[in-house]
Amino acid sequence: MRETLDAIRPLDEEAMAAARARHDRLTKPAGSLGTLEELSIRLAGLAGTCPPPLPAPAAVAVFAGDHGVHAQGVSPWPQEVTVQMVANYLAGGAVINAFAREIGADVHVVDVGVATAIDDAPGLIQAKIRPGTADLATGPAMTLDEAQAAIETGIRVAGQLVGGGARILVAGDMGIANTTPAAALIAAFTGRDAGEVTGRGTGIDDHTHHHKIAVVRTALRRLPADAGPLRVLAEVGGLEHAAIAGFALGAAAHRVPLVLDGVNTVAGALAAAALHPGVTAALVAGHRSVEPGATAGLAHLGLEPLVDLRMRLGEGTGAVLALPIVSAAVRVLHDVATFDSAGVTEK
Ligand SMILES: Cc1cc2ncn([C@H]3O[C@H](COP(=O)(O)O)[C@@H](O)[C@H]3O)c2cc1C
Ligand SMILES: O=C(O)c1cccnc1
Repeated sequence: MRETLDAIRPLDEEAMAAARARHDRLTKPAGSLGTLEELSIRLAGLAGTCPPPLPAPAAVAVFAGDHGVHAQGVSPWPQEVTVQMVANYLAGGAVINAFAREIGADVHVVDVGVATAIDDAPGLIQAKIRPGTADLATGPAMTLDEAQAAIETGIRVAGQLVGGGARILVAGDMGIANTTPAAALIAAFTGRDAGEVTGRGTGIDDHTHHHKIAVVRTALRRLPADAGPLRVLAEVGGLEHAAIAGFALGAAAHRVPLVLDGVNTVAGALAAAALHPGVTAALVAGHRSVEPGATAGLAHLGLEPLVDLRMRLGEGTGAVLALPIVSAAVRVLHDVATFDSAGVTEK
């Protein structure tokens, strides 16, 4: 992890200045592409060159894990849906597979903590640290060493996917009950109250929602005020959140953008930013999930989501839909003619 943190560099000011200057010469009113201009300038800064490389091919990593807090009745779904959905991803039958096919991205599944064993299959990365976390309502979800190992796994997966040719990474999650640790992490890292950041996940009634908020609040009370990011992850997080934190750090160290999805990836990104604030240079907020914690977390990271389709699924589905927008933003710097070259009169 140390090596990865040390490899994270600030945005390259020279490349960003070149991108800004180029935008002003392209055949469009200056600033007319709004958010896309800022995004493409930032990606030039991340890559250290203008124009930055086109962000393709894309690789999605769905980090999967189970959660001891499921025993508290915080999700309406049985825990075995986690491993069943992993099988579905590997068979190509989930929403993330359909969306990734539509957009031309590869899907990889990383088992960092599914409760049961999973047979080897193409697309599966076996990296189980433990078969599900302990119940965070009653004690630490995992040990500090386990949290660290999950971060290292995410770093390794980022390196593997970039080494395999990916030029943009997408973070996804699968883990029944994982919106509970996500809410706890978001509360811990943003300082917001549990009631503000705990959502309804897959869909729970008012009574269960109140109980879920109480579970998050109880867990947070165990955290000392000066708890570092590793301790926060170990006490109230999930294995997939820690791995996603590592995945973000790895992307930043490789100067490759990482598109965030919903509340679970935002929780992982907050942990990554607590470990190294420079990681946010590589992060793109793919979409705004309905979960309130996602919006709170993105605001804390200073990121504006690209799309809002009122989605609340996870798996990387919202993030993948944003890929054509990221790609279009970069392509402008590659393809669009200047006033000079196209013979268009300036104002
Ligand atoms: C069939 C199915 C597919 C999913 N794909 C993502 N999630 C999402 O829902 C879960 C979190 O919600 P909660 O905290 O309420 O359990 C995670 O697994 C998440 O990725 C799914 C959930 C289900 C049931
Ligand atoms: O924000 C998400 O990605 C999300 C929301 C509900 C359930 N699972 C994931």
